[in-house]
Amino acid sequence: MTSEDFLSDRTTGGPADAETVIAADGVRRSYKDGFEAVSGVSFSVARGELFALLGTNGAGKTSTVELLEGLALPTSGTIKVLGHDPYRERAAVRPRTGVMLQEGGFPSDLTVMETARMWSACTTGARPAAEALEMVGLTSRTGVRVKQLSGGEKRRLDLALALTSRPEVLFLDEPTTGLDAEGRRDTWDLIRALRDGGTTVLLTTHYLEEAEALADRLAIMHQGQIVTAGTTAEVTASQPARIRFTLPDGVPAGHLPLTLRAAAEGQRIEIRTAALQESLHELLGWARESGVQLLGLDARSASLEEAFLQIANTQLRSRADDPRRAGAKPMDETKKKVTA
Ligand SMILES: Nc1ncnc2c1ncn2[C@@H]1O[C@H](COP(=O)(O)OP(=O)(O)OP(=O)(O)O)[C@@H](O)[C@H]1O
Repeated sequence: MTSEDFLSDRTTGGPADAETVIAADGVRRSYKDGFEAVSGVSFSVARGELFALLGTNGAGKTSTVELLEGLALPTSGTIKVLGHDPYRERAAVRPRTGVMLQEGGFPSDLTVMETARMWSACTTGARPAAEALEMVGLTSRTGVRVKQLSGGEKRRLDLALALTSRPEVLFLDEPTTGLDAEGRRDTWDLIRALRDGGTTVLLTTHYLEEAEALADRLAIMHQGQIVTAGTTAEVTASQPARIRFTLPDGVPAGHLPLTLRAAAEGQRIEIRTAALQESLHELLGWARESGVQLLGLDARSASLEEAFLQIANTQLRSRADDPRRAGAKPMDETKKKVTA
Protein backbone atom coordinates (compact mmCIF):
# COMPACT_ATOMS: atom_id res chain seq x y z
CA MET A 1 0.00 0.00 0.00
CA THR A 2 1.43 3.42 -0.89
CA SER A 3 1.17 6.34 1.48
CA GLU A 4 -1.31 7.95 -0.94
CA ASP A 5 -3.55 4.88 -0.71
CA PHE A 6 -3.16 5.00 3.01
CA LEU A 7 -4.43 8.55 3.26
CA SER A 8 -7.60 7.73 1.40
CA ASP A 9 -8.03 4.23 2.76
CA ARG A 10 -10.23 4.28 5.82
CA THR A 11 -10.48 0.49 5.93
CA THR A 12 -7.16 -0.17 7.68
CA GLY A 13 -8.67 -0.42 11.14
CA GLY A 14 -9.73 3.17 11.76
CA PRO A 15 -13.43 3.66 12.19
CA ALA A 16 -14.73 4.48 8.68
CA ASP A 17 -16.91 7.42 9.69
CA ALA A 18 -14.76 8.79 12.50
CA GLU A 19 -13.56 12.38 12.44
CA THR A 20 -10.06 12.77 11.02
CA VAL A 21 -7.99 14.48 13.70
CA ILE A 22 -4.54 14.35 12.10
CA ALA A 23 -4.10 14.51 8.33
CA ALA A 24 -0.79 14.75 6.49
CA ASP A 25 -0.90 14.92 2.72
CA GLY A 26 2.19 14.82 0.51
CA VAL A 27 4.34 16.34 3.24
CA ARG A 28 7.97 17.18 2.55
CA ARG A 29 10.56 18.76 4.83
CA SER A 30 13.99 19.94 3.83
CA TYR A 31 16.51 21.34 6.30
CA LYS A 32 18.58 24.48 5.68
CA ASP A 33 21.46 22.45 4.27
CA GLY A 34 19.08 21.17 1.58
CA PHE A 35 18.73 17.68 3.00
CA GLU A 36 15.19 16.36 2.55
CA ALA A 37 14.30 14.41 5.70
CA VAL A 38 10.61 13.91 4.87
CA SER A 39 9.85 13.04 1.25
CA GLY A 40 6.12 12.97 0.56
CA VAL A 41 4.44 11.49 3.60
CA SER A 42 0.66 11.03 3.71
CA PHE A 43 -1.46 9.49 6.45
CA SER A 44 -4.46 10.23 8.62
CA VAL A 45 -5.44 9.43 12.18
CA ALA A 46 -9.05 9.26 13.34
CA ARG A 47 -10.35 10.59 16.64
CA GLY A 48 -9.60 8.16 19.45
CA GLU A 49 -7.08 6.16 17.43
CA LEU A 50 -3.59 5.26 18.54
CA PHE A 51 -1.22 5.52 15.60
CA ALA A 52 2.44 4.50 15.78
CA LEU A 53 5.19 5.79 13.53
CA LEU A 54 8.09 3.34 13.33
CA GLY A 55 11.29 3.42 11.35
CA THR A 56 15.01 2.96 11.20
CA ASN A 57 17.27 5.59 12.80
CA GLY A 58 17.12 8.78 10.78
CA ALA A 59 14.02 7.66 8.88
CA GLY A 60 12.34 11.01 9.46
CA LYS A 61 9.93 10.24 12.30
CA THR A 62 10.88 13.16 14.52
CA SER A 63 11.09 15.48 11.51
CA THR A 64 7.52 14.47 10.65
CA VAL A 65 6.15 14.69 14.18
CA GLU A 66 7.64 18.17 14.64
CA LEU A 67 5.61 19.30 11.65
CA LEU A 68 2.44 17.81 13.13
CA GLU A 69 3.23 19.57 16.41
CA GLY A 70 3.45 22.89 14.59
CA LEU A 71 7.12 23.41 15.45
CA ALA A 72 8.08 23.89 11.80
CA LEU A 73 6.48 24.41 8.40
CA PRO A 74 6.62 21.68 5.78
CA THR A 75 8.53 22.57 2.62
CA SER A 76 5.45 21.41 0.73
CA GLY A 77 2.27 19.43 1.34
CA THR A 78 -0.46 20.09 3.88
CA ILE A 79 -1.01 19.20 7.51
CA LYS A 80 -4.20 19.52 9.49
CA VAL A 81 -4.55 18.83 13.18
CA LEU A 82 -8.08 19.18 14.55
CA GLY A 83 -8.95 20.82 11.24
CA HIS A 84 -6.29 23.55 11.51
CA ASP A 85 -2.80 24.18 10.20
CA PRO A 86 -0.74 23.46 13.34
CA TYR A 87 1.94 26.03 12.45
CA ARG A 88 -0.07 28.96 11.06
CA GLU A 89 -3.04 28.40 13.38
CA ARG A 90 -1.00 27.46 16.39
CA ALA A 91 -3.27 29.36 18.80
CA ALA A 92 -6.22 27.18 17.80
CA VAL A 93 -4.35 23.89 17.92
CA ARG A 94 -1.78 24.11 20.70
CA PRO A 95 -4.16 24.31 23.71
CA ARG A 96 -5.86 21.12 22.55
CA THR A 97 -2.70 19.08 22.05
CA GLY A 98 -0.11 17.57 24.36
CA VAL A 99 3.47 17.19 23.20
CA MET A 100 6.18 14.98 24.63
CA LEU A 101 9.37 15.74 22.78
CA GLN A 102 12.24 13.30 22.46
CA GLU A 103 14.18 15.48 24.91
CA GLY A 104 12.37 17.57 27.50
CA GLY A 105 14.91 20.19 28.55
CA PHE A 106 13.45 21.64 31.74
CA PRO A 107 15.32 23.78 34.29
CA SER A 108 17.35 21.21 36.15
CA ASP A 109 17.37 23.03 39.50
CA LEU A 110 13.60 23.04 39.93
CA THR A 111 11.96 20.18 41.77
CA VAL A 112 9.51 17.85 40.07
CA MET A 113 6.54 19.59 41.73
CA GLU A 114 7.86 23.09 40.94
CA THR A 115 8.28 22.08 37.31
CA ALA A 116 4.77 20.61 37.11
CA ARG A 117 3.25 23.67 38.85
CA MET A 118 5.10 26.06 36.56
CA TRP A 119 3.79 24.16 33.55
CA SER A 120 0.29 24.02 35.00
CA ALA A 121 0.32 27.79 35.61
CA CYS A 122 1.07 28.41 31.93
CA THR A 123 -1.76 26.15 30.74
CA THR A 124 -5.44 27.04 30.36
CA GLY A 125 -7.80 24.59 32.09
CA ALA A 126 -4.83 22.69 33.43
CA ARG A 127 -4.93 19.42 35.28
CA PRO A 128 -3.61 20.00 38.84
CA ALA A 129 0.14 19.36 38.97
CA ALA A 130 -0.26 16.67 41.66
CA GLU A 131 -2.78 14.80 39.53
CA ALA A 132 -0.54 14.83 36.44
CA LEU A 133 2.39 13.56 38.52
CA GLU A 134 0.25 10.84 40.07
CA MET A 135 -0.83 9.65 36.61
CA VAL A 136 2.78 8.91 35.71
CA GLY A 137 3.78 7.48 39.09
CA LEU A 138 5.96 10.37 40.25
CA THR A 139 4.09 11.24 43.45
CA SER A 140 6.91 9.98 45.64
CA ARG A 141 9.47 12.10 43.72
CA THR A 142 7.80 15.53 43.91
CA GLY A 143 10.55 17.08 46.09
CA VAL A 144 13.45 15.81 43.98
CA ARG A 145 15.30 18.20 41.66
CA VAL A 146 14.96 17.46 37.96
CA LYS A 147 18.72 17.01 37.61
CA GLN A 148 18.58 14.21 40.18
CA LEU A 149 15.95 12.19 38.32
CA SER A 150 16.89 9.04 36.44
CA GLY A 151 16.46 9.00 32.65
CA GLY A 152 13.23 7.02 32.98
CA GLU A 153 11.85 9.40 35.62
CA LYS A 154 12.61 12.37 33.36
CA ARG A 155 10.61 10.69 30.58
CA ARG A 156 7.71 10.26 33.00
CA LEU A 157 7.92 13.93 33.99
CA ASP A 158 7.86 14.84 30.28
CA LEU A 159 4.71 12.76 29.94
CA ALA A 160 3.08 14.38 32.99
CA LEU A 161 3.65 17.81 31.47
CA ALA A 162 2.23 16.68 28.12
CA LEU A 163 -0.90 15.57 29.98
CA THR A 164 -1.30 18.81 31.92
CA SER A 165 -3.53 20.44 29.28
CA ARG A 166 -5.93 17.45 29.20
CA PRO A 167 -5.13 17.15 25.49
CA GLU A 168 -7.47 15.82 22.82
CA VAL A 169 -4.44 14.90 20.77
CA LEU A 170 -1.24 13.58 22.28
CA PHE A 171 2.10 13.45 20.44
CA LEU A 172 4.57 11.12 22.10
CA ASP A 173 8.08 10.95 20.67
CA GLU A 174 9.69 7.77 22.02
CA PRO A 175 7.77 7.92 25.32
CA THR A 176 9.31 4.87 26.98
CA THR A 177 12.97 5.23 26.03
CA GLY A 178 15.01 4.78 29.20
CA LEU A 179 12.18 3.25 31.22
CA ASP A 180 12.64 -0.11 32.90
CA ALA A 181 10.25 -2.96 32.07
CA GLU A 182 7.82 -2.07 34.85
CA GLY A 183 7.86 1.64 33.99
CA ARG A 184 7.22 0.80 30.36
CA ARG A 185 4.23 -1.41 31.23
CA ASP A 186 2.83 1.32 33.50
CA THR A 187 3.22 3.88 30.73
CA TRP A 188 1.54 1.54 28.26
CA ASP A 189 -1.40 1.14 30.65
CA LEU A 190 -1.65 4.91 30.98
CA ILE A 191 -1.48 5.49 27.22
CA ARG A 192 -4.15 2.80 26.69
CA ALA A 193 -6.38 4.40 29.33
CA LEU A 194 -5.99 7.80 27.66
CA ARG A 195 -6.86 6.30 24.27
CA ASP A 196 -9.84 4.46 25.78
CA GLY A 197 -10.94 7.80 27.20
CA GLY A 198 -11.05 9.25 23.67
CA THR A 199 -7.61 10.85 23.36
CA THR A 200 -6.06 10.56 19.90
CA VAL A 201 -2.45 9.44 20.24
CA LEU A 202 0.40 9.56 17.76
CA LEU A 203 3.57 7.96 19.01
CA THR A 204 6.97 7.20 17.62
CA THR A 205 8.88 4.29 19.03
CA HIS A 206 11.84 2.02 18.44
CA TYR A 207 10.23 -0.76 20.44
CA LEU A 208 8.24 -2.93 18.11
CA GLU A 209 6.53 -4.72 20.98
CA GLU A 210 5.33 -1.29 22.10
CA ALA A 211 3.69 -0.66 18.72
CA GLU A 212 2.33 -4.21 18.71
CA ALA A 213 0.87 -3.76 22.20
CA LEU A 214 -0.61 -0.30 21.71
CA ALA A 215 -1.21 0.72 18.13
CA ASP A 216 -4.52 0.52 16.31
CA ARG A 217 -2.57 1.24 13.14
CA LEU A 218 1.06 1.91 12.36
CA ALA A 219 3.32 3.10 9.60
CA ILE A 220 6.95 2.17 8.99
CA MET A 221 9.10 5.02 7.69
CA HIS A 222 12.36 4.74 5.84
CA GLN A 223 14.41 7.42 4.08
CA GLY A 224 11.71 10.01 4.60
CA GLN A 225 8.88 7.91 3.24
CA ILE A 226 6.22 5.56 4.54
CA VAL A 227 7.11 2.17 3.13
CA THR A 228 4.26 0.22 4.67
CA ALA A 229 1.23 1.00 6.81
CA GLY A 230 -1.86 -0.61 8.28
CA THR A 231 -2.83 -2.65 11.32
CA THR A 232 -0.15 -4.93 12.77
CA ALA A 233 -1.92 -7.87 11.10
CA GLU A 234 -1.88 -6.11 7.72
CA VAL A 235 1.79 -5.16 7.99
CA THR A 236 2.90 -8.64 9.04
CA ALA A 237 0.71 -10.29 6.39
CA SER A 238 3.08 -8.92 3.76
CA GLN A 239 5.85 -11.10 5.19
CA PRO A 240 6.09 -14.90 4.80
CA ALA A 241 4.96 -17.13 7.66
CA ARG A 242 7.26 -19.89 8.92
CA ILE A 243 6.78 -23.63 9.58
CA ARG A 244 9.51 -25.54 11.38
CA PHE A 245 9.84 -29.19 12.28
CA THR A 246 12.32 -32.06 12.39
CA LEU A 247 11.95 -35.13 10.17
CA PRO A 248 12.59 -38.52 11.76
CA ASP A 249 15.86 -40.23 10.87
CA GLY A 250 15.55 -42.15 7.63
CA VAL A 251 13.09 -39.67 6.07
CA PRO A 252 15.09 -37.36 3.78
CA ALA A 253 13.97 -33.78 3.12
CA GLY A 254 13.75 -34.72 -0.58
CA HIS A 255 10.61 -36.71 0.23
CA LEU A 256 8.67 -33.55 1.10
CA PRO A 257 6.16 -32.31 -1.50
CA LEU A 258 7.94 -30.22 -4.14
CA THR A 259 5.33 -27.44 -3.81
CA LEU A 260 6.58 -26.63 -0.28
CA ARG A 261 9.60 -24.29 -0.34
CA ALA A 262 11.59 -26.16 2.27
CA ALA A 263 15.11 -25.39 3.46
CA ALA A 264 16.80 -28.30 5.20
CA GLU A 265 19.66 -28.39 7.67
CA GLY A 266 20.10 -32.09 8.31
CA GLN A 267 16.70 -33.27 9.50
CA ARG A 268 15.67 -29.71 10.59
CA ILE A 269 13.26 -28.21 8.07
CA GLU A 270 12.07 -24.64 7.67
CA ILE A 271 9.32 -23.72 5.23
CA ARG A 272 8.60 -20.08 4.32
CA THR A 273 5.15 -19.51 2.93
CA ALA A 274 2.81 -16.69 2.02
CA ALA A 275 -0.15 -19.05 2.49
CA LEU A 276 0.28 -20.58 5.93
CA GLN A 277 -3.01 -22.45 6.08
CA GLU A 278 -2.65 -24.06 2.63
CA SER A 279 0.99 -25.02 3.23
CA LEU A 280 0.18 -26.54 6.62
CA HIS A 281 -2.72 -28.43 5.11
CA GLU A 282 -0.48 -29.84 2.42
CA LEU A 283 2.31 -30.71 4.87
CA LEU A 284 0.00 -32.45 7.33
CA GLY A 285 -1.74 -34.32 4.50
CA TRP A 286 1.65 -35.53 3.25
CA ALA A 287 2.72 -36.53 6.79
CA ARG A 288 -0.49 -38.49 7.36
CA GLU A 289 -0.32 -40.30 4.01
CA SER A 290 3.37 -41.08 4.46
CA GLY A 291 3.02 -42.10 8.10
CA VAL A 292 5.68 -39.53 9.07
CA GLN A 293 5.68 -37.85 12.46
CA LEU A 294 6.76 -34.18 12.30
CA LEU A 295 8.78 -33.59 15.44
CA GLY A 296 8.60 -30.21 17.22
CA LEU A 297 6.15 -28.83 14.66
CA ASP A 298 5.88 -25.05 14.98
CA ALA A 299 3.94 -22.79 12.61
CA ARG A 300 3.42 -19.07 12.95
CA SER A 301 2.80 -15.82 11.11
CA ALA A 302 5.58 -13.25 10.85
CA SER A 303 5.92 -10.99 13.90
CA LEU A 304 6.06 -7.23 13.56
CA GLU A 305 9.76 -7.44 14.42
CA GLU A 306 10.40 -9.86 11.55
CA ALA A 307 8.40 -7.66 9.18
CA PHE A 308 10.31 -4.57 10.31
CA LEU A 309 13.73 -6.18 10.05
CA GLN A 310 12.85 -7.58 6.63
CA ILE A 311 11.74 -4.14 5.40
CA ALA A 312 14.68 -2.36 7.02
CA ASN A 313 17.25 -4.82 5.66
CA THR A 314 15.81 -4.60 2.16
CA GLN A 315 15.83 -0.83 2.31
CA LEU A 316 19.33 -0.65 3.82
CA ARG A 317 20.72 -2.67 0.93
CA SER A 318 19.31 -0.06 -1.45
CA ARG A 319 20.78 2.94 0.35
CA ALA A 320 24.49 2.25 -0.01
CA ASP A 321 24.82 5.10 -2.54
CA ASP A 322 23.30 7.75 -0.21
CA PRO A 323 25.84 8.87 2.41
CA ARG A 324 23.43 11.26 4.19
CA ARG A 325 21.14 8.34 4.86
CA ALA A 326 23.95 6.19 6.16
CA GLY A 327 23.10 7.17 9.74
CA ALA A 328 20.90 4.12 10.04
CA LYS A 329 22.23 1.61 12.47
CA PRO A 330 23.17 -1.82 11.22
CA MET A 331 20.43 -4.32 11.86
CA ASP A 332 22.04 -6.03 14.81
CA GLU A 333 22.10 -2.68 16.62
CA THR A 334 18.54 -1.86 15.61
CA LYS A 335 17.51 -5.27 16.85
CA LYS A 336 19.19 -4.63 20.17
CA LYS A 337 17.00 -1.60 20.68
CA VAL A 338 13.97 -3.39 19.36
CA THR A 339 14.28 -6.22 21.80
CA ALA A 340 15.59 -4.23 24.77
N1 LIG B 1 18.35 20.30 11.80
C1 LIG B 1 18.72 19.39 10.90
N2 LIG B 1 19.47 19.74 9.83
C2 LIG B 1 19.84 18.84 8.89
N3 LIG B 1 19.48 17.52 8.93
C3 LIG B 1 18.73 17.12 9.96
C4 LIG B 1 18.31 18.03 11.00
N4 LIG B 1 17.56 17.33 11.90
C5 LIG B 1 17.52 16.06 11.45
N5 LIG B 1 18.21 15.93 10.30
C6 LIG B 1 18.39 14.72 9.51
O1 LIG B 1 17.13 14.29 9.05
C7 LIG B 1 17.06 12.87 9.04
C8 LIG B 1 15.84 12.42 9.81
O2 LIG B 1 16.02 12.72 11.17
P1 LIG B 1 14.91 12.42 12.25
O3 LIG B 1 15.42 12.84 13.58
O4 LIG B 1 13.62 12.98 11.80
O5 LIG B 1 14.81 10.83 12.15
P2 LIG B 1 14.15 9.79 13.18
O6 LIG B 1 13.42 8.82 12.33
O7 LIG B 1 13.37 10.49 14.21
O8 LIG B 1 15.45 9.13 13.77
P3 LIG B 1 15.73 8.44 15.21
O9 LIG B 1 14.94 7.18 15.22
O10 LIG B 1 17.19 8.16 15.16
O11 LIG B 1 15.32 9.40 16.28
C9 LIG B 1 18.37 12.36 9.61
O12 LIG B 1 19.21 12.00 8.53
C10 LIG B 1 18.92 13.58 10.34
O13 LIG B 1 20.33 13.56 10.35
